[in-house]
Amino acid sequence: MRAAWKLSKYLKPYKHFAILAPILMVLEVVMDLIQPTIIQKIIDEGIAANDTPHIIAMFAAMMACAIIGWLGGAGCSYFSSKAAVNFASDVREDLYETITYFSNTNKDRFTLGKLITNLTNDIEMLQRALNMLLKIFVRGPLMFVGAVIVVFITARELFSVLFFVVPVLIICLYLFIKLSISLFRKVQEAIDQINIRVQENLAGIRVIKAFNCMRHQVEQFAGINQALTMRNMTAEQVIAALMPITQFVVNAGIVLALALGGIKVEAGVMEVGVIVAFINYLMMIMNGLMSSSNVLIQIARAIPSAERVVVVLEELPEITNADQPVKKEIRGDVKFENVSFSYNKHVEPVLKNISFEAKAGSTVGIIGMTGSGKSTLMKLLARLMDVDEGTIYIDGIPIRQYDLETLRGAMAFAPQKAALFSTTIEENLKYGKMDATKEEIREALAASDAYEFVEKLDKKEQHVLTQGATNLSGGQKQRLAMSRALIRKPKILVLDDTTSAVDSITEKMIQSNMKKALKGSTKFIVASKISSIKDADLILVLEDGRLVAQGTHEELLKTSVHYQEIMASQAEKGGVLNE
Ligand SMILES: Nc1ncnc2c1ncn2[C@@H]1O[C@H](COP(=O)(O)OP(=O)(O)OP(=O)(O)O)[C@@H](O)[C@H]1O
Repeated sequence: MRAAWKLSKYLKPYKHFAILAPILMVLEVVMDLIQPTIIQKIIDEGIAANDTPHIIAMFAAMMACAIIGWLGGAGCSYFSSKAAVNFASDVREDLYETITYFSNTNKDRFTLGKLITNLTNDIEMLQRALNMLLKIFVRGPLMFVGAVIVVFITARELFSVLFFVVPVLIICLYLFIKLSISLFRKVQEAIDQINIRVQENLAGIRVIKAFNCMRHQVEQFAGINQALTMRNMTAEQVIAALMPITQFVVNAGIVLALALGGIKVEAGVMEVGVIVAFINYLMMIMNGLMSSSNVLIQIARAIPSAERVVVVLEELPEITNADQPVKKEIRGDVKFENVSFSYNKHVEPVLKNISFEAKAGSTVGIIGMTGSGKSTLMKLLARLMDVDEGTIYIDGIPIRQYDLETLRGAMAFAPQKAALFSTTIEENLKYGKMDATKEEIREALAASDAYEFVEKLDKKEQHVLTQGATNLSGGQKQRLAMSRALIRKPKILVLDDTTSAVDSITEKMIQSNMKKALKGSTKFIVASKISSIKDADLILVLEDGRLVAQGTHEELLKTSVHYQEIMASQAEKGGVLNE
């Protein structure tokens, strides 16, 4: 319920639609309630008395009621849909924005499959529930109460039949609602499983194929799918069983009314038309109760969705701006002072007490065993996460004091895994600089040695990449990711192992282009090969989260055992240094 309350603010801009819809529904219900009484009058006062003008007048009144009712119903549908669709669209937009601003730590708390379910299924469920709530929540109870009152006023002789029909119907529907809610909860859980599995399998389809696990995956999916099918079937069967049961109760009520009414008509205390009107109202009572129960089920189904959406919306961003953020232009001096960081506060930190200084315009190479903390170090510099201890300074100011847009605007990051989008190459590069000209795009492509292969693609820079850029090789993807970073001409550039799939001659060429293009920028190059960083002004050697040595290539060769060991192991593997 708290979740529903939280989401209610999204309905505020559309409150006039949300108020108009039920009001129009009241109009429709009132018109529906009047009609059986008019039929009764046609029978008892028109047909029985052979009064044709009265029949025509009553028939015209009935037509008018039907038209007004129809207008009310159509208006209600129009406004309720408008409110529900706009409400859902706003929630979806906010949810997407929240997810987009997630820090790495925020993101790690949710699975991708779940977030996709939140943005699609859950929002859809909320939209449907709201639409139904605005349309039918008024209709059901109003029709039920209205019909009971009208029966009491106009067909009191048969009112006692309701003492049997109404309680039995209410008990049936109560049991039905209880059962449905638990069944639909299970259906939703099964849908979650399907979404998570589909998302994971499709993302890893190449690995699945490479390991020849297709059959296994298909079988696993079949199992989950079967579970969803069974749960859906059970839920559908319960719904299907309801109709005949309620219909039977109503039919029993009709038989009772006919028997009781027959006796009273014969005794001359009641007219035939009252029985006909009563049967109509009995149907309305049943419909009113059934539609109320349907709305309750829909709301119950939407509550878990609302809770899940609110959990994401309420996820506090880990990385926020300072109260008075610094918006000063960045020069590029970087200093780490006793920096420690851990992803999980219960285990040993992945970075321990790191201190170093890099002057603006210098090149810093970072090397170390896999898992030694190189990427983490760079993510801290871009404030993708915040340090636990120590301080990172840029131009002498702690990075936490910078305006996030200023900080990240001065940086460009080419991550280890080139994340390219399924759009044109040009658009992909524009993520680096939104207003990049064609000339700048070509320059950036040339600087990372991507121009040549892009020129060979059909449509060149307008070539559309597939999802995950599967239509490119690993090296091509890395080169495009580097172009995207270079085009920004950042004050601080981070290349996180971006040349692992590029041959060493091309790598050298890219580095020399980069030096020319980004003379004044501070460049961080994370690498697994010493040859990639040996010309750097400063090399950081990481081991198990500690900075075990720092200096130039020549200095480290003389002073650092760790560096000598890396050097020796790479020389053994094929003279990497001399490439
Ligand atoms: N999102 C994360 N959540 C928890 N632990 C993480 C996360 N990312 C990295 N780690 C852990 O932090 C440590 C350092 O990882 P990091 O990616 O920084 O190392 P790396 O030196 O860049 O490795 P590689 O050369 O393989 O890319 C590793 O032990 C890794 O398991």
